[in-house]
Amino acid sequence: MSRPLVAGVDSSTQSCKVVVRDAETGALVRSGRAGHPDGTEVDPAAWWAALQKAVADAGGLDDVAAVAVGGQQHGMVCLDERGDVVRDALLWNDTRSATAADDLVSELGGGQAWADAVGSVPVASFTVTKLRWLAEHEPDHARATAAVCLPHDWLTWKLSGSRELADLVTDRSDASGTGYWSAETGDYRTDLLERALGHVPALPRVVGPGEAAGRTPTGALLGPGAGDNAAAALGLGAGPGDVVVSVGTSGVVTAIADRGSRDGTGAVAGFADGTGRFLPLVCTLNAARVLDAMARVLGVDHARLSDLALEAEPGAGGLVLVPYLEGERTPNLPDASGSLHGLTLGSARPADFARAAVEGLLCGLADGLDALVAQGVTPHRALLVGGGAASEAVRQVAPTVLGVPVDAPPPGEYVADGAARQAAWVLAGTDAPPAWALADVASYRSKAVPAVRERYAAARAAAYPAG
Ligand SMILES: Nc1ncnc2c1ncn2[C@@H]1O[C@H](COP(=O)(O)OP(=O)(O)O)[C@@H](O)[C@H]1O
Ligand SMILES: O=C(CO)[C@@H](O)[C@H](O)COP(=O)(O)O
Repeated sequence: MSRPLVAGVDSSTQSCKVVVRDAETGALVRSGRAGHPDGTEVDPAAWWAALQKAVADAGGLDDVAAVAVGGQQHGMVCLDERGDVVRDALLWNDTRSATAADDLVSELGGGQAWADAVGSVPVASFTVTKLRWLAEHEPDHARATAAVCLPHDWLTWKLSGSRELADLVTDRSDASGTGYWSAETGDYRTDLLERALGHVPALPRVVGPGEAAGRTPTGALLGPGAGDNAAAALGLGAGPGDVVVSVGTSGVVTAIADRGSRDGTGAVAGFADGTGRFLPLVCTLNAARVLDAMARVLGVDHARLSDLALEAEPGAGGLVLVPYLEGERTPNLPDASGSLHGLTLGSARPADFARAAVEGLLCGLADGLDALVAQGVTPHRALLVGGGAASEAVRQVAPTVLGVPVDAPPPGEYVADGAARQAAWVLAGTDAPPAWALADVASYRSKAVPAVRERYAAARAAAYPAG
């Protein structure tokens, strides 16, 4: 008899990826992907269409015993009483709710009050701020909202085939990114939700780690799923001392912790992980797309951009890119734009521009690592993942900027893998996830070059004195 298969889905900002793996060994059997539309406001139907396309590309799910969905965090999906979507979802990188975030923070008495209540200080990314924006700008839509859920919750619900709002489920990791659920207490803060939206809609039931969340119409078990960062940690088998650095659409620095965090400055979000522990996390809005943008400016592809960056000396001849091309979330500067500093005749070279892009995005992530350390995380190594981690320049420059040893697993779909591992866990019904073999890592051990961060800090302070 053939061994059971499980599937994991990553519904991320730019695309949907599906992996089908052997439930016992974790061996990859097949995979598929499909693109998502651009924009920070998306009709959830586009995610469902992409999921079906990616599933078909992966050979279907008919022979799969369990499936779980990982997804981009925070996105606001509002449903009416009939279960129809009220309006397009606002994504984590949509900054229109920045003023709503400021208002909510001051109404509660400041950042520390929020950190004490839900582990995090909400910025425009958080669902709670999007709901306040909705109440203020689209009151009809706010009134019509009978349930609120997140992208991965909605896709799990679609996979279940149910139309009942009472069947919505989520997990600790994604619930902790809403701004109205506390990872420390495990409870919804419906008072904060009501403060934002004006009423308390139906909310997904928070399913515990490794617990089944239902079945698909064809009988496959459904896992609770996870936010993409928690799923990546599960897919990588990250443990104490590991810091996961993801260079995707977002830049993310995160660690597994035994206790929740309460950073009143808002730099570190106090999220939950996918195994019952905690996931202190720093997220920037500007990561892989900084490389996309610089490659476009220089008229080269990613491979050439990487070669150019490695041709330049550390410090890019004095050129510094502060890469806030989409505004920024950490530091909280939603209206910022990028800026170049130190341009001279000497540094007006494609190689220095390429290097400045790589160093600039890594400096933003290094600031994030400092914030995690300030919350008690002791990093022994960084695990480098996400689309941008395919860049050899990012890999080689990372230890010089982050100041810790860097291990890069082979390019892969670690969020989808984490979701698949969760599906295997649910199928096995064990206390802990199955021990799947992990891929070999490539190690990067260059010494730190502190001058790069010092010049970056000076440029950032000059451009954004309040940041
Ligand atoms: N070799 C590469 N070098 C640098 N960036 C890359 C490379 N390959 C892909 N990317 C970029 O990585 C990003 C996609 O990464 P991914 O982690 O899949 O994003 P997300 O999960 O946010 O959808 C895109 O912006 C893409 O252009
Ligand atoms: O907002 C966050 C984390 O707080 C982001 O990490 C999103 O979860 C989007 O992830 P990607 O699609 O960029 O991987």
